[in-house]
Amino acid sequence: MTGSQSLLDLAMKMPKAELHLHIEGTFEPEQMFAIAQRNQVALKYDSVDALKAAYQFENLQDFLDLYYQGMSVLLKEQDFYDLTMAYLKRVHEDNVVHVEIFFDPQGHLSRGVSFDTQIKGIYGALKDAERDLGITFKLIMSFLRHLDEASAFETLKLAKPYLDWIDGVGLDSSELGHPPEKFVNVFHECQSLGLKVTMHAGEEGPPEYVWQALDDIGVDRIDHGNRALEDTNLVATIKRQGLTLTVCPLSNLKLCVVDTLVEHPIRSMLRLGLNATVNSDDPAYFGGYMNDNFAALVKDTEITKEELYKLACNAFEGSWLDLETRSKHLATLKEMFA
Ligand SMILES: Nc1ncnc2[nH]cnc12
Ligand SMILES: [Zn+2]
Repeated sequence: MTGSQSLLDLAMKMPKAELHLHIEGTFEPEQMFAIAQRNQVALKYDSVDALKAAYQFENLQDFLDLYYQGMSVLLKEQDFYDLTMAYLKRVHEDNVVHVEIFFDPQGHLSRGVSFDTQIKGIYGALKDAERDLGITFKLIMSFLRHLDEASAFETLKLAKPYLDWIDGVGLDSSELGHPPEKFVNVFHECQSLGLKVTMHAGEEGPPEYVWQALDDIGVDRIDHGNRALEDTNLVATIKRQGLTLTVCPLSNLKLCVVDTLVEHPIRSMLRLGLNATVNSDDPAYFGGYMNDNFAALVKDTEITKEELYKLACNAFEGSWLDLETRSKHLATLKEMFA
């Protein structure tokens, strides 16, 4: 076995936590067509192959246009259950033992699908997979940043009966032109309700947006954060605060945030002392789940065993898991990498 083969083997087998995953981004074309047919909804594409051929993106917005179209076939609780369960079964194969997943309520409310329908389906699958597959979870409700703050507040109101099921809130969708400061009030309200906060920042947006996430909102975690590296003071602040970055290598490649994985900043982040993690973001659209992301890093970069270990540990340390469960997974990782 060569060095990179054994590293790959270790990467595939190690226990993993996924902290940046949009459940609507796990909608595989085959399942999308099946649910569309079940619900008698027409898709814009006439075959799975035609849909897959459309997955060529030049930027985030190109992707989002297809992402919102794709999710439009989700109508019933069973649809949300099936979507979530398919993802959980899939990542169980990748030795993912803990997930913290986003859902986009406004992307469904706008189509007349109630908050109850969405969350009952998603949460039901998470609970069943916890029992049957042993995958622990946290659920994150994400606000769409291209909409206004009033819409986020309305969504929060709908979520209030389900706060026991929701661990945190996020901010996603089109980043440029929609800075975190637009949502200061709603996030402060969420924090007062005891919810954790994470936020997409610095995926396409400038370092200023990451500063706002830190200073104006006081986030617990940052999703992506790539462009934070443009500002050395910002890097020092993220490091001092010990914030976790949920980085998404294949997503960045597919959305042209980077041209190749060799120039992906994840290893620089580690060298700078930042708590970077590996995540799949929207795996059905970006060509890979957790193990595909790790495999790509092993194959295309000179990632070391120490870096791999650090990435795996960072995910558990940056998770919102209880200390005992976290320590259990960290001990397993320590043993595997000894
Ligand atoms: N990578 C991403 N960035 C922003 N919003 C998203 N929604 C789903 N995936 C996203
Ligand atoms: Zn994302």
